[in-house]
Parts: sequence; C-alpha cells; structure tokens
Amino acid sequence: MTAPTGRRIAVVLFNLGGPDDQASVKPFLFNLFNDPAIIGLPGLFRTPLAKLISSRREKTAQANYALMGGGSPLLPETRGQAAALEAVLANRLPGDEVRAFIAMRYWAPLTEETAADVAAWGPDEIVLLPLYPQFSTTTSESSLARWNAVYAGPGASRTVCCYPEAPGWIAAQAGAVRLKRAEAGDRPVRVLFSAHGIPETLVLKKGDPYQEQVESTCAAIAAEAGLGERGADWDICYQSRVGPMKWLGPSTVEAIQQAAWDKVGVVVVPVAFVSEHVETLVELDIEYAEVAHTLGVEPYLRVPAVGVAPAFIDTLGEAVVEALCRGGVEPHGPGCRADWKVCPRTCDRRAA
Ligand SMILES: C=CC1=C(C)c2cc3[nH]c(cc4nc(cc5[nH]c(cc1n2)c(C)c5CCC(=O)O)C(CCC(=O)O)=C4C)c(C)c3C=C
Ligand SMILES: [Fe+2]
Ligand SMILES: [Fe+2]
Repeated sequence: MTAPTGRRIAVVLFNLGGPDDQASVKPFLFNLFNDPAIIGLPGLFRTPLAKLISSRREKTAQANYALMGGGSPLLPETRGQAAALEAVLANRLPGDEVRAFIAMRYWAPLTEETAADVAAWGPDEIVLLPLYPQFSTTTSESSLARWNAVYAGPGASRTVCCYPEAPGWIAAQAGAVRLKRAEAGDRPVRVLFSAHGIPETLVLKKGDPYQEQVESTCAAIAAEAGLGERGADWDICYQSRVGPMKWLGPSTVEAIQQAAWDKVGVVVVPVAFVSEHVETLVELDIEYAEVAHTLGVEPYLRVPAVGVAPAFIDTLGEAVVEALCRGGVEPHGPGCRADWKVCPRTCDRRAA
C-alpha cells in the first residue's frame, strides 16, 4: 500500500520544561508540585502543599539554575531536537508537510499554549511523542493526560508511549559510552547508568513501568557497548530524590560510594534524559563530581545526553512514521503490556 501524501502532520514533543530565568523558578516549581501525578493528593491539600514546597525550595533551586546562567537550557535543547526531527521527517515523508511542536508540562511553552498553536495550524494527523524513552506516570502519562484534556483541534491522533530499547537510542548511548570509557585509558572504571528517581510506591503499588523500562534500556546499552557483568562493570542507580518518601535505589551517591570501596572510577550515563539541564549540568557535573572527588573516585567521567545525535533523532523519526502507519488503534502486539496497555516501542495507550 502506498502511503498517503499531502497531509499536514503535527508532531508534538513533550518534555518537562524548565525555568527560563530566576523569577520563573518558583512558579515552575509550583506547577510541578501541583501536578496530581507528582503529589497524588486531592487539590484541596495538594495546592497549598505545592505553594509551601515551591517557596521553601525556591532559593536552593535558584542557586542551581544560576550555575547555568540563570535558567534551564532544556527549551533551546528541545528546539534543536525539534528542528533535527523535522529535517529527518522531511526526508522520510516527502509530499507531506511535517511540523514539530514543543509542549512543556511545567513551563513555557505550556501544553495549553501549544495545543492552541497546533489547532490553529489545522493538522490532518497528530503524533504525540514524549521525549522520555521510558514511560512513567510522573512524566509521559502526566504530559499526555494534560494534552488530551486541553487539545480541542482537528486531526487523527497517535501516541508513541515509549522507546526504552529503540535501536537508534541504544546505539547513540552505547557509542557515547564507548568513547567515554576510552577516555579513562587503562584506569579501571564502572559504568553507572543514572536515571531520575521516582517514589518506590509508584512502582510497587501503581505498577508504574518506569523502573522495568529503565532496566531494559541499561541492559541493552550494556550489551551493545560490550560491557561485562552487572555490579562489577556496570550498574543502575537513581538520582534527584525529592521529599521524605522512599525512592527507587540505590541512589547515584550510594553507587559512587560503592565505586570508592571497590577502588574503581566511574563513567556516569544519564539514561532517562535526552537533553542537558539542571539534573545533568549541576547535579551530575558539579554535585556528584564533588562527591566522587572527595571519596577519591577517579576518574569521574560523564557521558553527554544524546541531544541531536543522528541515530537518536532517526529513531524518533522512525517512531513517528511507525505511529502514522498504524491506522487507528491497533490491537496490542507481542511484547505489549496488557496491564498497562503500553508496549515497549510505540503504541496508543488506552484506558485499562
Ligand atoms: C525521566 C525524567 C524525570 C522523572 C521520572 C521525573 C520525576 C520527578 N521529578 C520530581 C521533581 C523535580 N524534578 C525537577 C527537575 C527535572 N526533572 C526532570 C525529569 C524527570 N522528573 C528534568 C528533565 C528536570 C530538569 C528541568 C530543567 O531544569 O530544565 C525539579 C526541579 C529542580 C529541583 O528543584 O531539583 C524537581 C523539584 C519529582 C518529585 C518526580 C517524581 C515524583
Ligand atoms: Fe524531575
Ligand atoms: Fe502496543
């Protein structure tokens, strides 16, 4: 069957968003903590709590963003990815008009603003594409729920849920890991895959598939980069804990301590982020580098986020094309998780 042409196709890229200056740090934090996917309390309790936490956290967070020039580089990085994806899709879908839009969850351009832009453009088809390789209720689900609540324009919609083991994503990461390990020369190093943490209860009680998908990403990268044994040559850890609840572990700091005991250096790989921002440039490059230095963990090397690595952008392009090829909602195929109604590659998420 020949693919239809002459369509207007909107690809909506979802990410978290980050404050663009010091003044926007507090409202950004408020939006984040007021999301029921982050704090699962009724609005009556959640909203005052979000006000309190964002006020308390403001100064520390501002200091962290000040280290990056005042605001987050996430939006410019995402704009670069959107432009690169448009170029890939112009090649893959000649005859169609493809435009990539950016919808951020907690700061500009906010989802409602982007939804209005997409509606005004009048697409025939829409592909919703979270810039999170692994699906979590706290990220992809929250972004998609917001989109579905606010989008009122035309177009048939398809969703890419996640791509934890997509070939180009794994290839881009594995290539970067190999380069960094080579930088270590003959000094012994352990590769630490560091993912943003989430509270453990989301996995244990709500069945959030994030941890399972992070594990599958890491195993695939380790295999492709030719790493040896988990625990000795590579391991998985979780960063950026917030609040008093128990989060997934071990923490990245604990994994660095373990490396100190084992007398090996580390190569840290941000495995759940596809761009640079406060969690990579400040937390990994400054805070954890200092911890490693204090503990004598040498070398401490960090793999850059994939950004616009051609293999990665190509995989996103492939996911978009694949989503468009699915006419309507297809039955879930092999490897799909019936309980979550998501598959490891691309699929429409439907109510359980
Ligand atoms: C895989 C990606 C992410 C998951 C999962 C996630 C869960 C999650 N995050 C918080 C709280 C904060 N996150 C913050 C920054 C931040 N988080 C992600 C990604 C994920 N979060 C990114 C990309 C960023 C950086 C944004 C930017 O600077 O551009 C922050 C703000 C920074 C800070 O104050 O430390 C908070 C707070 C929770 C509570 C959570 C799951 C429950
Ligand atoms: Fe976060
Ligand atoms: Fe599926």
